[in-house]
Amino acid sequence: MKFPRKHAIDPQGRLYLLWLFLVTCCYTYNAWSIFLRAAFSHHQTAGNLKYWLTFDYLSDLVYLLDILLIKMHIVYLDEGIFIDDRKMMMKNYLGKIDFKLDVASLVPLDIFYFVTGVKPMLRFPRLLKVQTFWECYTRLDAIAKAPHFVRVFKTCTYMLFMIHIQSCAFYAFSEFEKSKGIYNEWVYNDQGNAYIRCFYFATKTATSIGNNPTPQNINEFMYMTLAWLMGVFVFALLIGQVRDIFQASRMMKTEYRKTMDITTNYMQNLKVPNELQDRVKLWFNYNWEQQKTLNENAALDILPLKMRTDLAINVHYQTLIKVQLFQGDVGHEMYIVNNGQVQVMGGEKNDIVLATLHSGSVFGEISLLSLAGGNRRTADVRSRGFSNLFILSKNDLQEAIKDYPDAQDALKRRAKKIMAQNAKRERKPSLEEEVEVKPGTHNTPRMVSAVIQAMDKNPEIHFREVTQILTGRKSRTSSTLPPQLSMDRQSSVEQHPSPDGSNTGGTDELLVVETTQQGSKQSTQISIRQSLNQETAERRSRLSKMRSINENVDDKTGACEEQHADSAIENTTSPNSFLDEAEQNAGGYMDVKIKNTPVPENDPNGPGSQESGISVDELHEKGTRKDRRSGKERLGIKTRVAPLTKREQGKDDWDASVDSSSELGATEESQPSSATMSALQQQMWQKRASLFQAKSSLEEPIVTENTASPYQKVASENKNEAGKGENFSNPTSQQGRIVSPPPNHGRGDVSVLTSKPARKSSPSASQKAGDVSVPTSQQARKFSPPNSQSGGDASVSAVQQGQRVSHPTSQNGGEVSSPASRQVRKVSPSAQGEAVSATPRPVQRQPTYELPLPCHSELILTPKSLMSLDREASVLSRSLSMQDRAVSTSSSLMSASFDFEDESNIALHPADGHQGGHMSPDRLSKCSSCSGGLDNLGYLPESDSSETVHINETSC
Ligand SMILES: Nc1ncnc2c1ncn2[C@@H]1O[C@@H]2COP(=O)(O)O[C@H]2[C@H]1O
Repeated sequence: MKFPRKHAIDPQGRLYLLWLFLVTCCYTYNAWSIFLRAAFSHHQTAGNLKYWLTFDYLSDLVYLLDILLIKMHIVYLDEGIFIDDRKMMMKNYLGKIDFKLDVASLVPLDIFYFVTGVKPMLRFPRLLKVQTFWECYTRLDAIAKAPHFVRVFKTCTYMLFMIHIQSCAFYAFSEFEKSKGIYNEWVYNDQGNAYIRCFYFATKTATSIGNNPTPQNINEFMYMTLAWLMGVFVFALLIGQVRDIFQASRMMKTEYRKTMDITTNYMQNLKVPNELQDRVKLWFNYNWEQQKTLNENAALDILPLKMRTDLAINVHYQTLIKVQLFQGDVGHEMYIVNNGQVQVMGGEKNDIVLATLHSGSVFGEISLLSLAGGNRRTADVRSRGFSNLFILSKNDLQEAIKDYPDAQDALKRRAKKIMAQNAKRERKPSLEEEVEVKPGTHNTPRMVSAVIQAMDKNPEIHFREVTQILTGRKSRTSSTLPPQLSMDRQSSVEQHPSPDGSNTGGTDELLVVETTQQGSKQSTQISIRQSLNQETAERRSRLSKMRSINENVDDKTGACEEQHADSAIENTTSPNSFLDEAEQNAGGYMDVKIKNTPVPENDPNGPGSQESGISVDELHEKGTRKDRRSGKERLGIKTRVAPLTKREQGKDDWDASVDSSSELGATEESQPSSATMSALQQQMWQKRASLFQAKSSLEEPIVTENTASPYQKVASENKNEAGKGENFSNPTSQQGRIVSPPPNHGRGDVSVLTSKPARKSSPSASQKAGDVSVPTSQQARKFSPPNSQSGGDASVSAVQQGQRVSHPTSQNGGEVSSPASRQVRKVSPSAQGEAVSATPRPVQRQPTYELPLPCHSELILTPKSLMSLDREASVLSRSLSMQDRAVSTSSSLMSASFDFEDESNIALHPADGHQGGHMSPDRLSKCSSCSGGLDNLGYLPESDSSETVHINETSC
């Protein structure tokens, strides 16, 4: 511990301990010499008196200095805070009993020497400084590597001092009797060294051993009785102390032996094979040698969490230092190898060692981060011999890395690398060529082709396989198809909503595969979006263009913005800053969207023509992130909204100019189209809104239980198509875990978007009444897209750690992923043509939620059509519950609830009396009549006969 002020003395420091030792020596000198010189007066002669007096006054000087220079400058704790203020420290000491005793111990009774001569007993007050003597041992005990030695020494000191007192008393008593003319065999006979003889006698008496001379008179009997009583007491005390000391030092070992004996007896009683018994005993021995305890946690449980963590890190520093999580670089993991070796197994028979991990290695992170599309393990791991592992829970991992996006990146890169290696090993050569996907490249069509081929052969199976990839339910599939399919590297590249709210391919290539499952008259769409490698020159060039465009847009809309935008946000956030961030965080990512579209039997257009599926995936990432270039912390909320495909939307211009990276070059060469302007404006707005919220959140931090990003979501269904189509929209979490409830027998569209912590925002606008809201925290701010015409502004906010983001939207609230969709109402807000004019901005900063959110919204989740996909649905249910927690802990303004209306539906509706706002379920209840539960949960937003979710018109 370091104290800033020089005059302050650390009571835990070595310097202070040394001083204490010096004072203790002085005290011991006084304690021994006073009685010695008083009893054995002949030891203090005129010849050696000067030495005695020198030592006497030297010790007095030390006593004095101790008061003036040391004790008054000792740092102390006041309500848990170290006080090192000079006056405060002095005041603290002066108020203590120690100060009074210290002063009393220096009372100069020596002055009576002039009257009585040098009488050492006049120095008796020096013994009052005994508290220093005790403190010294306490400090020594605390810092000693073997405290029991300190304790034994202290006990011996007591014992010797007691004997010393007794020997002095015996000598004095003998002298007294001799002065009375009593010379019997009991009294000291002046033979040999008086002190040694008396000490010997006192020892025999105190310990009740040896053959003591028989007392001859009443005084001697009284003395001996007293001496024995004291001896017994002291002896018992000392023996007990010594026993405790040694017992404590061996307690761990005793406990360990006891536990081992119990286990051994148990095994013997049950006639466990000898080999197994030996293994158990071996484990006991190994464990003892490694950590000298069988239950390390029990020893640490009493400590506060922080202290426990510090202790664990300190104790296991050499191991933990090897783990990037603790190096501040990256956090990984489920398990950290402390010592020993573990083997990652693979191959068809699981008999091939893929890797051997040693101390400091980590494993188990892939499933934790859902990088394989879900939370399943991608490999078996077995211990080679004994291993000692640290376990890092998912929550702890997320907690640890949530504020370290760079660490997350590194963690994911590492995991991706592993997955790529594994996939390469197991991938069939024929398929390998087709499905290989490399983030940052444009070979997605080949991958899609492969998927199409696979699905054509057996649509259901392969659909499931793909789904399994997304949900991580399958490991074999994930090795067949590139695991990267379900992963995306973090990217900050903004996605650009199309003006009509359709495709938001973002900067990335958006690919759609449509297949038809004739048997069940379904069409399945798979949209695979792959980001560009933003490190490419094209990306940089494009970002540069966007930057200039944004500046133009900024000028055009500046007037309106000035009225509403928060100045702080304006100051800290500019379109270019967003672009900077996008550029900085450039990196490939990949999204996979699966959309399963039911084909009505009377649909003349056949499968795939009724694209009404809606998909909204919103990823929201908020908090401080490190600027990769500057290393500075910066605010950022990343939200990505991923509506459906450009094919669905049919906005090729938009896609060509904004989304499709392959066509980026052409766009850059031309003037930005109005659509581009709209999109950019949307982006700009959204970025501001996001940052505004981030800032607000930091100002008014929201504590959430779950660090995993909750989501937001809304989906809707057109009632006209009700019963035919179902929408499923899955928000994803920060770590891209989402989910795909693929309806393979129901009717309806399901669109599932999985992604990783995408760092994007893409406001999208919808065409119709709007929807979407995502509500949440108490501290949400209001952002209203100006110029929204009617109904609903779609606002999608993602809740992550109590954060929201709202997306500007359209006039009527729009459709979400598919422009042509007839059934789906929406989910993801996609920008409409008027996006530029509809630039929303923060209106005010209140601690309440005022976003243009759906009012009277109702979300109906229908599991019926997804009954056979219960596994995926259950994933959704987990997402919901996660969201619920996050939302509820954010103290949302309005309450809402999930209720099971019947066996097939779950409704999310605002609480009574709520006048618009967001859906923030803080209750999740289940009707007693319901039996389906969330396990078979589908997802169908629905509110009334025509609209699923209403959104209040936004006010600017
Ligand atoms: N080829 C590999 N080399 C090293 N570690 C691996 C390899 N394959 C899988 N793993 C690890 O084994 C873990 C098994 O569980 P997870 O899938 O959660 O995460 C996996 C990785 O951490």
